[in-house]
Amino acid sequence: MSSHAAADRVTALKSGPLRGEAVTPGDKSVSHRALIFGALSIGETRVTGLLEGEDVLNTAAAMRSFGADVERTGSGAWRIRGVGVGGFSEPENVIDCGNSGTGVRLIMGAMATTPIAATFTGDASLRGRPMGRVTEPLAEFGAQACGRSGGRLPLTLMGAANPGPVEHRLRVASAQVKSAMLLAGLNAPGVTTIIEPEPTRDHTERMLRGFGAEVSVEETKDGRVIRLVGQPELRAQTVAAPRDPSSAAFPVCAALIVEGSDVLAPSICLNPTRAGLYHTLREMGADLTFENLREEGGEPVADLRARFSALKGVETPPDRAPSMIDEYPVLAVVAAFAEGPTVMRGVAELRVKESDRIDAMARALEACGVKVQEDADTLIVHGRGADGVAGGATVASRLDHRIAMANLVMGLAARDGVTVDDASPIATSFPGFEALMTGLGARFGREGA
Ligand SMILES: O=C(O)C1=C[C@@H](OP(=O)(O)O)[C@@H](O)[C@H](O)C1
Ligand SMILES: C=C(OP(=O)(O)O)C(=O)O
Repeated sequence: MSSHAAADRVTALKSGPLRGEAVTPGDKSVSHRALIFGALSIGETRVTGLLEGEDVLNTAAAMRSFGADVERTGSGAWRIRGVGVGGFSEPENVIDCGNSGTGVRLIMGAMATTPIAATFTGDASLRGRPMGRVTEPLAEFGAQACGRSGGRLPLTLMGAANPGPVEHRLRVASAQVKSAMLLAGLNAPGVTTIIEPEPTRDHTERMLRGFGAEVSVEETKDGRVIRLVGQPELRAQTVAAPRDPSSAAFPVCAALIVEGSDVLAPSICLNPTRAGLYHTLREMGADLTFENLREEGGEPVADLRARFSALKGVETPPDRAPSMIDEYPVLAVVAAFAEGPTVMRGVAELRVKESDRIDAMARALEACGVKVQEDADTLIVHGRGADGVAGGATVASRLDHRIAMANLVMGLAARDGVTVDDASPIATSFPGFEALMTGLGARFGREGA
């Protein structure tokens, strides 16, 4: 789906206490991977808790185009009959990944070592995002890409006929690039080695092992060295997707800044490569507890309990950025309700997400009466305290679900609410966001409604 429905202008109104259970959707990263690994396996993979957002649905459609049999059997329940490593067939038409960087980059990796061609596109946001970060490393396997200037979509990738194994050191801290390379390495004979100087989310490594591949991870002074033995037979699995910590961030952060709130978000994935936001919130003084810590489906999981809190500004170090990369927009909102400045360092990657998230949040916060400073890879928000954010502005969501949700969360606690010009991008990662928040006590308004 390359374009969203008509703009959906929504106002979040200052709300009374948020209370109750926030049962948030399945993890987006795990959901994309479950579909792709299922498609590359022999046998029938069953997935429960799949995130049925537009991003993941586009990946499901793409897997069908490459020859897998993908079927929805119930709410969040899916069945995939895979074609095996190297078994992708050539799609008959363009693959449209919509808004999803994860979808397009992982799928390019998954086909890069099979001798077929595929053309990829996406919505206006995805067509603006850099793809050279994936196609250049994939060229080391022999895959050839031809796209628009700057390596942008639409782009055609010709998979390599005789791929060799590759040793590659990541140039950018990106789980998408790492995963694309590992997926490509699956169909290359021999051992592919990927070195990541900074750890990024490790769902691909965990799931590769779960599907039967031989993967080793060694921590060295140069970073994590990941070795994958090529051409395994991946075997179909049952995958239970845990709940997404990046989605849970919105009700949790809303509870921290809306006076009197007490919200429980059950069964949230707390994989250490994803949990940076929650540690940062605790440093800010948040009344946030991790209850019933346990393991589910190979991932650490906990129930998160968040209560309204007096917060103070903190500094987030660059090496924490990969573990909370999608959470900075909502952290910037929380920071506005804290006392003193919050300094977010090492966040340049935010400039190449669905929008330039530093610019999007800086402009939105300023419009709501909050002072911010930014440079290429830093965002500083000068907090105004629990009751200090004026709001009252209309802000742009820029085809970016996280910008839309972060600003709606701000509106629930700001004196005069906040209007988002278009909330429709939220459907990419968090269908049901507004209903869930309303169930907790949040108030939203629509013109004419
Ligand atoms: O691998 C993944 O599932 C993801 C990796 C991150 O992107 P980068 O790899 O570009 O940092 C993240 O922003 C995205 O939402 C999901
Ligand atoms: C950056 C994100 O996703 P993607 O890169 O998959 O579009 C996100 O969900 O915040």
